[in-house]
Amino acid sequence: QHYTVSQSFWNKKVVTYDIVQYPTRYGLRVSASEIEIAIHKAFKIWEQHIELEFSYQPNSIEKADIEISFVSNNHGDSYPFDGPGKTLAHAFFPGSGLGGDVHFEEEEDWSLGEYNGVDILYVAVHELGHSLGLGHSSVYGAVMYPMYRGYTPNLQLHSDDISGIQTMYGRKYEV
Ligand SMILES: CC(C)C[C@H](CC(=O)NO)C(=O)N[C@H]1Cc2cn(c3ccccc23)CCCCCCNC1=O
Ligand SMILES: [Zn+2]
Ligand SMILES: [Zn+2]
Repeated sequence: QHYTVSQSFWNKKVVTYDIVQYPTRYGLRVSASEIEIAIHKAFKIWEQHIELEFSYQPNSIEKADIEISFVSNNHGDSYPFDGPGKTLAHAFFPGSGLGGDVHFEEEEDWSLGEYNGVDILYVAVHELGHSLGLGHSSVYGAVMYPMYRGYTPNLQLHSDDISGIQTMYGRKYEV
């Protein structure tokens, strides 16, 4: 076992999410709808292994549990971004307010399903692992490994990721 688990996790059946800030950078390779597709897919990849349910609440009055935004440099938390490359994104363990939120660095060359650029799906799956309470894994093939491994066709969770998430939320019983 090489996964790590944070002290906090969601103690509810349904976790809501919303994309509150899209990238506005000029020359972006991905559209808003491609970003949405990638984010929904990333939730599905985790959802299939646990009893937790995710519900997309676009522009809801209430703040969603997991708020996803594309930001740059200083953006209001104590983890300012570092420009293109280097750190690509970060996320917060479950909790109120910032808890569960995901911040993508707007300056990255975001792409979807291509070998060049930074694949949004891969990064989203990694960050959502944190939003659910997982820390980093020392297993090189795990999604929770702290290095970006590049676009991975048919991306799946590694057994280490699955074991980690199931210690927190139990395994999903197929009916
Ligand atoms: C797992 C990923 C989706 C999220 C992680 C951050 C993270 O854990 N978020 O939850 C990430 O961005 N890791 C860096 C780690 C990193 C690699 N290098 C760096 C050079 C400088 C600073 C950081 C890095 C070497 C050069 C390559 C830079 C581009 C790729 N960057 C990375 O792999
Ligand atoms: Zn941030
Ligand atoms: Zn990480």
